[in-house]
Amino acid sequence: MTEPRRPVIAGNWKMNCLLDAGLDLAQAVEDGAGGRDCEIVICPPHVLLHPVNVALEDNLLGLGAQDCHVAEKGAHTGDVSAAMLADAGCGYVIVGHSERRVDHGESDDLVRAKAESVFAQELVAIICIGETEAERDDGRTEAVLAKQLDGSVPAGSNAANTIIAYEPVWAIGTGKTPTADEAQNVHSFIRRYLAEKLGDDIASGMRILYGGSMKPSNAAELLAQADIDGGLIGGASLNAGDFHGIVECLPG
Ligand SMILES: O=C[C@H](O)COP(=O)(O)O
Repeated sequence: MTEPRRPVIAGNWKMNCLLDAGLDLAQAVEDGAGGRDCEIVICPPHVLLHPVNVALEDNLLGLGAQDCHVAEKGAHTGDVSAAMLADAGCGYVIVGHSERRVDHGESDDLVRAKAESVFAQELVAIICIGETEAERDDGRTEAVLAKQLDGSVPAGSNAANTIIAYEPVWAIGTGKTPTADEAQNVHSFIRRYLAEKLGDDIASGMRILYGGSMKPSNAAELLAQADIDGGLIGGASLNAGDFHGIVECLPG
């Protein structure tokens, strides 16, 4: 029998928080953690990873980064490797966020290579996929997601080293979300597609998170869906009360 999937609530701080504010936020998130059986992950900007890791003493939170380079080291000015992120205390790395796909022209092939570099450090890759509003309006959501899954998810992905984050681009930071039924249908499609690609056992154990304007007022309905295993939270993760308000919406 397949193990139940442990929910994950991950906060992607994006390019927010200077040192003092970041330490305060991390501490407030840790202070409120521990009440639910789930993984709570915070993903501060790179420069805050080490100080946050040093400051958090209770080990209740997972630490994640927002990106990495494909190489372990070398002449890549301004980049950070997965090895460095592991060294800074990370257990997770987000790869392929739509903001990086757009702002930095990241392709599916590059995202897959980044995920492989994350696996090489024995970290968990949070691989982001999602359709734009135009793609959705054209009825191409499933085709777009299938292509992203084919291109971005390594053959070596499994339920332990990979989390998928479905983030409809039109929902990110806009206050718009799909209905819970619509989100469930997309997550179910993703799981079925992963089953074809990686096998039933892996797909049934892999966490698939929803991301895009999730907040305490809409989280309960989304998180109650059978194939939604948590959330990747942007704006609401910058307020510890809102972030924990989402954690509290987990069923059970
Ligand atoms: O990584 C997080 C997502 O982009 C969601 O951001 P948001 O919650 O601000 O819409």
